[in-house]
Amino acid sequence: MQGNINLTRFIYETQKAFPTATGDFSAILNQIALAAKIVSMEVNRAGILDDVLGYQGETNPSGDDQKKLDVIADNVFFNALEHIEKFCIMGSEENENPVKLPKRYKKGRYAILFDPLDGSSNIDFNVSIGTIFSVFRRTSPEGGDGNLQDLLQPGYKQVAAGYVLYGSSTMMTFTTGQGVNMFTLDPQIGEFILTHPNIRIPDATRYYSINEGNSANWSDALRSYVDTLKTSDNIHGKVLSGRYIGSMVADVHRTLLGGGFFSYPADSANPSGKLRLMYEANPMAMVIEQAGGRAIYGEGDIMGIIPRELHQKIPVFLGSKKDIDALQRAVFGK
Ligand SMILES: O=P(O)(O)OC[C@H]1O[C@](O)(COP(=O)(O)O)[C@@H](O)[C@@H]1O
Ligand SMILES: [Mg+2]
Ligand SMILES: [Mg+2]
Repeated sequence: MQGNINLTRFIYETQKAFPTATGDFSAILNQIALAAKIVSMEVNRAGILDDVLGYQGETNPSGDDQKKLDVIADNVFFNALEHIEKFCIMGSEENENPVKLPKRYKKGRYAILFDPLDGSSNIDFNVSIGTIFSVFRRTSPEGGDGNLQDLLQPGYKQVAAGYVLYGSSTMMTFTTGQGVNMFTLDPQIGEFILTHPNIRIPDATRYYSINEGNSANWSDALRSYVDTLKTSDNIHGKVLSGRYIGSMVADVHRTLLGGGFFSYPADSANPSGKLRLMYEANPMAMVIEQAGGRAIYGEGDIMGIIPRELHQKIPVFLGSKKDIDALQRAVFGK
């Protein structure tokens, strides 16, 4: 255990380095951690509790069937943050429009985006799932209502981003723009403990990660690049193993710790890919880049995109700098 620092203490120490900080930002991170513990408990007991597994009977704004846990997690994160009144607007995968907030939120200085439950297709199979979050400073004047433009900012303006992985243990990973730190939930004491300080994504890897079931619809360039990974004629000089869980949080988590790349590309059936810019691609891009990696949509960086819509989709290629440089050269000629 890394010196027994818990997440609350870590956030407090980080805040002390900014004497003008008000504590609002720290409060947001602490409430996200609290909500993560509640969702973790729901996920752990999902098969036992009534009304947790299965479909909600609705579709979300991206057209996916909502699972009950998607909706439960959405409510848990909203309720935990609503309580502290530090944000002026919130966007979520599960809501078509930004969540409208009552008058008392006008002073909130932050705008928050969530994928409350990522990897929904894995929920019923006890496979790792997660939560992704992204925090911006508001752009609209304090004292008025927050608006969509507070959310639709390019990724490089994020002030914090991260994810929670509900896996064999529950882990919370985040960055506030000064590196990436990872905390593991000790369920016996109910605390997130700093277990992986200042993570750097490794250059060496054994893995690549992409849904090869879609390969018939990929570009020829992408297909032949992925083929090189199955021979020793690639930047790693060895045959790589495929690893694809189908929960972005879990696939990115492995990539962060184990190197290589994760991708959900555009293909002829999904010309913009599948993953959503504002609450999947941008926050994961910030985490990966803060750990020394790269995150691109193709020709350019994910975090440079000026967003148009809350639920906008974007192709994603992220991982170690070495892997993404090579992939970008081979597939996009850059
Ligand atoms: O099943 P596919 O098409 O490979 O898609 C997997 C991707 O879809 C997602 O599950 C989408 O996330 P949601 O579950 O939040 O909708 C990602 O986590 C994952 O990377
Ligand atoms: Mg998702
Ligand atoms: Mg989701």
